Amino acid sequence: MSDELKRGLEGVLVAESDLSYVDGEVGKLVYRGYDIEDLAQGASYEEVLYLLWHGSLPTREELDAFAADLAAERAVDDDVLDTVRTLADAGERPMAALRTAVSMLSAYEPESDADPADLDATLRKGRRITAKIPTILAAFERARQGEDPVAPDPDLSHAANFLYMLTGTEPDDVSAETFDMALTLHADHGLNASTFTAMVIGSTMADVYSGVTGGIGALSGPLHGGANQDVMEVLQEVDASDKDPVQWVKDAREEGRRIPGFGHRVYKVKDPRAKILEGKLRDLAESSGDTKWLDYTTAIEEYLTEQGLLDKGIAPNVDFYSGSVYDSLGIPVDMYTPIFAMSRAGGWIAHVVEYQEDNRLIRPRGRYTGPEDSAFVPVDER
Ligand SMILES: CC(=O)SCCNC(=O)CCNC(=O)[C@H](O)C(C)(C)COP(=O)(O)OP(=O)(O)OC[C@H]1O[C@@H](n2cnc3c(N)ncnc32)[C@H](O)[C@@H]1OP(=O)(O)O
Ligand SMILES: O=C([O-])CC(=O)C(=O)O
Repeated sequence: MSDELKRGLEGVLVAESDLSYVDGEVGKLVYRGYDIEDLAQGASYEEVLYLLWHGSLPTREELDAFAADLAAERAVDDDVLDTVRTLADAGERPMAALRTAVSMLSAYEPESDADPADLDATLRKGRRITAKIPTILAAFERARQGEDPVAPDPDLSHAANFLYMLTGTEPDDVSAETFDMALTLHADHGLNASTFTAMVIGSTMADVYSGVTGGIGALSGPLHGGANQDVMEVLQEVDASDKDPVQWVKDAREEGRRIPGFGHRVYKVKDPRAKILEGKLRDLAESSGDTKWLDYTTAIEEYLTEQGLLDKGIAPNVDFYSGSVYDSLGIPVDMYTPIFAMSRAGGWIAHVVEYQEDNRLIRPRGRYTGPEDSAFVPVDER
């Protein structure tokens, strides 16, 4: 047994996985061998889900059946929608509301008595969760606006249906395709903190609702998925101030603040997903003529490159450009991290099932540094 301490489990191999591979030195991401660039350009989120959950890309027939099965599970019980409304009225944050609502979904799970070792049943539960997350999020946002939920449309794709339920209007093709691509880009990423959280929970053979609920909690933090909201808040802060983006970054660095959307445990170069999202932002900015966020993000990246951050391996990650893309779709800033969860749920479920196929309880050790031989004194004698 090694006594070497690996803080933050950095670089520690804990499981084998066929699902996704991240090469942080060259900036490469693959899902089951397929390059993320090819999937982003050519595959829908439903195809990516099928790939992750079933091991290969679907045929047209398989995809149609899979998408229809997923779409058929979108409706959420009225009790859950009532809770979502209550949470919105109470001013709950969207990630916390999502965590609560997903946990509550398990009360309405038709296969709740299934043996946790029945992995086909786990995948069916995972499909229900994945299908219902967009319905919950759209209903939450509409409740905050004082609007009733919009019922899901089974004829629309996972991405288009979310935008439809959010706004009540069917999105145009560019918006639906852009959002679908964002979902594809966020679906999986090795043993990141939220996926590992879901796996730890799954390794106790707890049910998949617990794993996804835990994953949402882990993703919400600013060091992980929460950074996409922070990036947009920085851009808005710059916009509202008399500073230009470079001055904002200079001041932030002098104050010892971290720049959200920069740095990554695995990537030492620019995240390939950031490159794809940057390209998409450029296209959207050129067609709308509104280049503000593109100008700000580009100025920040250029300045930090000049300052040598990229040479030190602190480069833009997926969160740096995603918010600007979501803003172009009219999505509220505090929904950015929930959208990440909407996509990553597919990856969490895939990893839980893959791990449970050859399960071993995850239980590392901590080095004890507390006192030894403390003499116990009863409470009234202390
Ligand atoms: C989807 C995702 O989860 S992607 C990540 C999203 N999170 C963010 O964008 C938040 C900002 N980034 C960060 O906080 C970090 O880069 C993390 C948490 C993502 C990764 O951190 P770690 O692998 O633990 O690296 P660590 O925190 O040890 O940083 C290494 C060095 O880079 C610096 N650094 C890392 N990120 C940043 C940043 N965003 N801005 C400025 N400096 C940074 C650290 O200060 C540290 O410098 P030092 O060695 O001089 O002390
Ligand atoms: O892999 C990580 O550490 C963070 C993550 O989830 C991602 O970049 O998508």
